[in-house]
Amino acid sequence: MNKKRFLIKYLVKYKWKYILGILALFCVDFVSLYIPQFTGEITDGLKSSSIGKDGLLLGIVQIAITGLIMAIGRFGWRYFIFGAARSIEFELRNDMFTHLETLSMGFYNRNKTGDLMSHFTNDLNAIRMSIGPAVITSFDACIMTIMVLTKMILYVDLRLTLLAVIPMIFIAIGGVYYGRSAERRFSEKQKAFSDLTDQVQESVSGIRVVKAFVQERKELIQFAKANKENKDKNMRVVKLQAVIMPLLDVIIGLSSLITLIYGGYLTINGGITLGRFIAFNQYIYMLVWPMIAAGESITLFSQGFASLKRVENIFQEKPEIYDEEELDEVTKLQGEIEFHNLTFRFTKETPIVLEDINVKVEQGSTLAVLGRTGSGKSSIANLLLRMYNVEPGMLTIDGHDIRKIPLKVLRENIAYVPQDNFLFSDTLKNNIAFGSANKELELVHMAAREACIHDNIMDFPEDYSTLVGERGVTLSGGQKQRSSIARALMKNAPILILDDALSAVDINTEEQILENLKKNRKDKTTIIIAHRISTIQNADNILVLEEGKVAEYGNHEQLLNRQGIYAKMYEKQQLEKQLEAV
Ligand SMILES: Nc1ncnc2c1ncn2[C@@H]1O[C@H](COP(=O)(O)OP(=O)(O)OP(=O)(O)O)[C@@H](O)[C@H]1O
Repeated sequence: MNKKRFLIKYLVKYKWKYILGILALFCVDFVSLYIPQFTGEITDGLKSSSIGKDGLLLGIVQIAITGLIMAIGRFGWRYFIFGAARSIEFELRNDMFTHLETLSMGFYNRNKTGDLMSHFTNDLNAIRMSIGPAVITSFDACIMTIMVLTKMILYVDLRLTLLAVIPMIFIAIGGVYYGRSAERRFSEKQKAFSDLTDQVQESVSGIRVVKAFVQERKELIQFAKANKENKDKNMRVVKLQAVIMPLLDVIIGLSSLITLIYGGYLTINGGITLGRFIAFNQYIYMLVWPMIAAGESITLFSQGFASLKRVENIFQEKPEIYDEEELDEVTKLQGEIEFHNLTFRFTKETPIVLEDINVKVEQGSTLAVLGRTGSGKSSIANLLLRMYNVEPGMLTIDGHDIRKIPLKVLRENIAYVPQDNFLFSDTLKNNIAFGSANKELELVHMAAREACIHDNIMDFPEDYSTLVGERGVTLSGGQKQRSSIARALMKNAPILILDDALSAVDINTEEQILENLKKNRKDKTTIIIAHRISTIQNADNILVLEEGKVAEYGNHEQLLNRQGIYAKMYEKQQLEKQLEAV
């Protein structure tokens, strides 16, 4: 996508606001040219005594009306141009968020949260400045300059104008160098800000670990480093701007000097009137703003351009997981899952995670997945949810290749309890009802009862309205886990995946939850990933994974009789239980 075209789509939508804004700007600039002329005419009239009280009053009224038009015009361009820029920023932010929601896990694995956040703040802000204030500054820099120069030539003197603007040629030359350097420095500045945001975000979300490992000092040092980098990159921008402003002053000073010398000479010799000499001086000062505006617009455009590149990179990211062109007609899943020689790796560069898995999970049955950490258990859950793609034909549900099932149908028909039990900063009710079409409180209570969390919630001061997260009570690990189970059960989906979802509950609660699942999910498929044999021993089938391969497969009795990995794990855990009891 071409960078300019990418933004043009938004600019075109608000073209009328821009047109009206620029018209207002033009009016303001145009009428403002008459103030020096009116002043000059009053001066000349007073000097030659050709105007009296009435003439003076008329001049003042003319200046006052001009001022009024300028005030209305200024309101107009602010309203239209700044308004359009704000609307575009709003739409870009919406579109960027919508786009981010479509992107797959691979993208989130590659990008840091802080960096993504800075796109929403700093970068969008810089883009807004380049399509709002920069439009005004660049218009003034070009059109105002031309209009003022024309007025200087027509109303005062051509030679004086040419001489006075010679120093201004340096601005054009300097602008080219400045623009190039500014864009590079702004890119570095934005990157440093992203890194800083990332550092703060990680430190804050990992504060418990930081404190538990007494790593506050290390975090402080890392933060100070990122903060210094951010300051240094900002200073490089400030230094560049610091050179530009005094240079502008020098150029204006030179122009004024030439005006005084040559303009004074012309006035003495009668080449121009005193009033026109005074007006010319005012015009010179009217060129100050366009010159500052030229510097400003280069700064704003460079900054906006650097940010546009970063935002554009996000928009160019394509979702890796999407609905294929030809989908099977599926609106509801039954829950028969089959792995056909399933082999999977996350990326081309990373090793194989699952290899030659051939397992069939009948509809309504429970499959347990057991294995050492890193053996590929969660990867199976990720593949079932199609967070990552598998080769065609390797994974089917109800006989449909998973890639041929509409994503929405697939995910709506799977309830999932993730290993990290993530809850949103919202009420417990909303957390449990998240993702369910029917959010009735009665159903929320039922799901919470099944997950053995209802009584706990009722003990909270605001029961189901209790806020989870930063502002609310902090739930215990087990409470979070059970809330997360309740959220999945509330969905009442044909397939339920519990990824190590009972690790933080005690044995009695675990038994109760499993009993509830058995009762309420009779004809539904359940996949339980666990480390504890007590969690899975009643499953219809148990899949033992070893380095991504099927090491053993069968029910509890069959696996015990095999005297293999499962039997050893069972014996070990039984022994641990006995020791605990002693
Ligand atoms: N996004 C990823 N990119 C690359 N490799 C990954 C990714 N996620 C997991 N892995 C690797 O895949 C392998 C299997 O991971 P997985 O999470 O499936 O294991 P697990 O059996 O669920 O482990 P645990 O019991 O600790 O949760 C591991 O070697 C892990 O390092």
